[in-house]
Amino acid sequence: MKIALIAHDGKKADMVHFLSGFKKQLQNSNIELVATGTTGSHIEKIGIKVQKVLSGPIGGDAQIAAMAAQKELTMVIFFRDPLDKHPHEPDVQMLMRICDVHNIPLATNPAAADLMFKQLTSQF
Ligand SMILES: O=C(CO)COP(=O)(O)O
Repeated sequence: MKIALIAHDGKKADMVHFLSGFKKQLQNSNIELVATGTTGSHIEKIGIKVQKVLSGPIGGDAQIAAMAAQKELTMVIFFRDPLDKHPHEPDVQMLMRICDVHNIPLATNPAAADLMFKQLTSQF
C-alpha cells in the first residue's frame, strides 16, 4: 500500500514527529511512502525512505491528487496549517476534493492520522 504525506511549512515538524513514532513499523512493512518535495526532504532526514514528487506550490499537491484519482493511494496524510495563507490554495482544495470523490481516507491532523494509520497497519 502507498501512503501520501504532505505538510505545510508550519506543520512539517509535526509530520516528522508523527512518522518517527512509526519508524520501526514502516521499515518492516510493505508500506510505500510518497511525499511532496520539501516534506519528503524533511522525512528523509530521519532515515525514512520516501518517493518525492514536486514541491506542493509548484504542482506537488496536484501530482498527489492524480495518484489519488488513479486509486494508487491507500491513505493521504495532509497536515495543513490553518493559520497560514497558501498561494496554491486551489491545489490544496483540489487534493482534498479528489480524496472525497474517490473515498480515500484523508487525515489532516496528527490525531486523525494516528487513528487511521494504526487501523490501516493492523489490517494489512
Ligand atoms: O505546500 C504543500 C502542501 O500544500 C507542501 O509542499 P512541500 O512539501 O513541498 O512544502
